[in-house]
Amino acid sequence: MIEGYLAADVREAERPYLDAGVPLMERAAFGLAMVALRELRQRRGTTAGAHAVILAGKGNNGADAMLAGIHLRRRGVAVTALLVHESGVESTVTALRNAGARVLSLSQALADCTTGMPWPGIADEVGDSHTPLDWLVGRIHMSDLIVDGILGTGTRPGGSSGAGMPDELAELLMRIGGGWLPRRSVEERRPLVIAVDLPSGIDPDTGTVVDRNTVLFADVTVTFQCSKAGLLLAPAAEFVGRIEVIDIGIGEALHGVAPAVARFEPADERLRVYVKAPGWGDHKYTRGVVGVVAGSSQYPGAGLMATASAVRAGAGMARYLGPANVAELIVSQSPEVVHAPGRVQAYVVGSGLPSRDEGQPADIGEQLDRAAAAIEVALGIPTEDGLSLLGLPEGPARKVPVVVDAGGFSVLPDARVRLTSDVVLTPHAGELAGLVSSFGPDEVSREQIEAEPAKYARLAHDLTGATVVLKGPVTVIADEHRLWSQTGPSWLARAGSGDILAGIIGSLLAQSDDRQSRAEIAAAGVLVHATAARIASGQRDDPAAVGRPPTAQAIIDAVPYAIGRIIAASSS
Ligand SMILES: NC(=O)C1=CN([C@@H]2O[C@H](COP(=O)(O)OP(=O)(O)OC[C@H]3O[C@@H](n4cnc5c(N)ncnc54)[C@H](O)[C@@H]3O)[C@@H](O)[C@H]2O)[C@@H](O)CC1
Ligand SMILES: [K+]
Repeated sequence: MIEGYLAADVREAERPYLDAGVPLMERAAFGLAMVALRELRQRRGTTAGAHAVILAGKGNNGADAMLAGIHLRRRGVAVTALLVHESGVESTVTALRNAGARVLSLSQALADCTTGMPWPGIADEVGDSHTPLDWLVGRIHMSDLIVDGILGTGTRPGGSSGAGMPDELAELLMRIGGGWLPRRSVEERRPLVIAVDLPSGIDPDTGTVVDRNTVLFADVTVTFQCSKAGLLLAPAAEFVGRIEVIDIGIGEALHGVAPAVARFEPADERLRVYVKAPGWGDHKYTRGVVGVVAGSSQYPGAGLMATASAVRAGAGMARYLGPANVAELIVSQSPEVVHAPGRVQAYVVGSGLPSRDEGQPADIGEQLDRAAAAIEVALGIPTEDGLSLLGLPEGPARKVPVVVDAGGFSVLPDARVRLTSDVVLTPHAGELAGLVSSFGPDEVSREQIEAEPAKYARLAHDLTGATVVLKGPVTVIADEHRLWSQTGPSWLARAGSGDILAGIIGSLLAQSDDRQSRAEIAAAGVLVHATAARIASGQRDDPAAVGRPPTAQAIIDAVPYAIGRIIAASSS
């Protein structure tokens, strides 16, 4: 599990060590340099003759980068450091110069164009440059490594590399990174980009990015002691690349400090609780029954997809609750599905259903009534009609969790009824905009949510009381404790994807027990979903591989393999 901490908490943890004179920065810089050397070796076969350009800010992030530059120099790497704020920690600048690096301000670097001052390790010919900036960008692009040490945890809230930075620097960054160095570029000459602590220009806590054109895509982000929360959140996560955590020896001070965000990795031991093989003596009911209220005669597909993935994610049994003609289709694809009402341990409702509206076909209205009934059961306030629609006996019904998707949002109780964590909402940004606007005092747009997904997922939880799974390139899950964030391959951006996710989460909920965190189970579900998509798209062993477009069916068929992989990885 990767846990992301707030910048202030990390600073607080560092303080006593710094007061005691523990050389944290030297440790950080040494770790950073070791990663850089290893990456260079992997890419070029050797570090000899390599040239690194260090973009150094005026704070400790820049100092980390420059101290790492000294280690690089000692191992034969040519180093040019650009002081992008025109100044930097003086003692470090001197030490780096003494180690044989060129350290110059941005204006000096631009002036090199006219004076023809050579850069060590870089051929002088940088193509058809028209302006000093073209020339400088050309040289930087000819290096082997760019170390992004402009801003770290000292980034001012709401600030970015664009905001508050000299125009010249913003322009330089845009030209180095903007569209030039997309992470998945196959161009071999492209320099490796290593971000120090975090890609400069992202908010360390919230992952917001004010001007994305000025943020460099990192191949690796080398972060100190622990991941910073913003690295795990959208939109910043796109720029982060692989995360490498360097232990600088302050772990003890972080004990007891709650991380703000967590992310499951397939090998996490904790996943064993949620993604598991049946035990000796288990039977279909002990493994969990999931009830699916999705799809209609008009839109049968979502019913098929949600049910098929619920079955494949390990529940002992799935009941389909809906029109007979849809059930027939479902049974022809997944013969083990039972088309009969009865007790379940979790519901999945709303996928493939439109919002409640007057004049809808009768079977859609009935499906929405069933969805509403399942939500009432989850809240412990079932009505007689509702129980009969779900085929449950009259009398107090046992509360069971419910995954609410798509049309299900239109049948949530009104804002006077407080939802609970047993209600797991799975909106995308557009749907969350509707939810937050209807539950809260202010209208919120889809764009606002996409710019600050973590903030709005948490707000949606605060307003409703539900567990909120905000789907996106990074899916954020919010409950009263913390945020979870999981990423998946972009191939998941396709029709059917949400129906599959709802089925998987419902299936894991049916297999869980009452005391287990709904948010954590949802996070595990998002990981299963992403893993299935990786398998189906051919990215199985190399997440950086482009892969191929998987059909929804291929993702569904990969779900059992994803479950198997996670069980194997988390128990080894
Ligand atoms: N505190 C410590 O002991 C350690 C800190 N470390 C490093 O120190 C970093 C934090 O260093 P600092 O606190 O010096 O801060 P930064 O180096 O992140 O920020 C540097 C300066 O940039 C300015 N600034 C902030 N936002 C700006 C914006 N939007 N535009 C222009 N300027 C802006 C700030 O005023 C600050 O002076 C960490 O990210 C990490 O790299 C590591 O060396 C580990 C130990
Ligand atoms: K940085």
